[in-house]
Amino acid sequence: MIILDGKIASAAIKESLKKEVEILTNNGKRPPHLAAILIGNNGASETYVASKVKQCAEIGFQSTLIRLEEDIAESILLQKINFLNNDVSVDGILVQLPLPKHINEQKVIEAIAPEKDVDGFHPVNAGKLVQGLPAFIPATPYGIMLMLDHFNIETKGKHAVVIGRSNIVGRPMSILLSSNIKHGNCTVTICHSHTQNLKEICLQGDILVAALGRPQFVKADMVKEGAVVIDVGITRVEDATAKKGFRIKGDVSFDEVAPKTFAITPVPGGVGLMTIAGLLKNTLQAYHQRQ
Ligand SMILES: Nc1nc(=O)c2c([nH]1)NC[C@@H]1CN(c3ccc(C(=O)N[C@@H](CCC(=O)O)C(=O)O)cc3)C=[N+]21
Repeated sequence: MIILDGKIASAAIKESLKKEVEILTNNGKRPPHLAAILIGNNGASETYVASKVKQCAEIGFQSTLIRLEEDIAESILLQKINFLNNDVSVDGILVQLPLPKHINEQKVIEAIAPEKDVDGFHPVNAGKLVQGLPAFIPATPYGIMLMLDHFNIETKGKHAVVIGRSNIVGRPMSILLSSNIKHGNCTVTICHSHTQNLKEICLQGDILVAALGRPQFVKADMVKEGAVVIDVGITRVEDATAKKGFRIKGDVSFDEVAPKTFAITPVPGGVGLMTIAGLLKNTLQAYHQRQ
């Protein structure tokens, strides 16, 4: 059984990005610049955004973190986005989700200029992805494709089962795996909350992607012997014995599932780290496209 280690795969990607940035700056060019907007004080969001900012610095990207109060008016947020859209020194814009309830998420996503939408959440990028046109791919599915590439996982002709149909993970993941691209060409089944016989369908998956957001939902009796299991879950579960009072749990019961698999991603240390690698690659792409 192979552990698909996100630390190893993301380190390799970041090393090559760092070299590219060095070449740019040695030639007198500015580095790529990511602007991140973080609203409120959600603990998990703070951790993820801090990690994104730190990893930008590690590879020589410029980053700007804009922090806004939980009760910020939607109109002010939209103004900030508009300002970043028009700032020629900014290549990528990211608004960390989830947003406070009084803010319309769709409006915010659509306010970001598609050419700076390094999250790939704008309908223009989502539509291009569906049509197989060059687009920003949402960072998590992109990171998973990079992971499959790093560990040379063959997918052609395989049956991939994706649990979850969100705009940010499940649906774009299903598009990528079914596309005629490297590490695509799968036959894809998308499962969701209304799926009947979920267990039987999961058992058919040569590749199983768990992206439903329910800690340890996937049990050993749902997984085909020799499958490749990709765990997208990252739920904080209270645990008094843990240092911070919680542990991060994936959507897969790792201990019982892992022995059955050909390869599996751990949580933490798997897909989450690849998500950031995907975001950084998108930011460099945005930079090049804007030159
Ligand atoms: N606009 C937007 N873009 C996103 O890409 C986005 C978002 N909003 N909202 C939330 C999700 C989640 N996400 C993660 C990023 C990094 C880790 C990550 O680095 N995880 C590490 C550390 C986990 C930890 O310590 O909490 C790991 O899995 O090992 C996880 C999850 C990005 N998201």
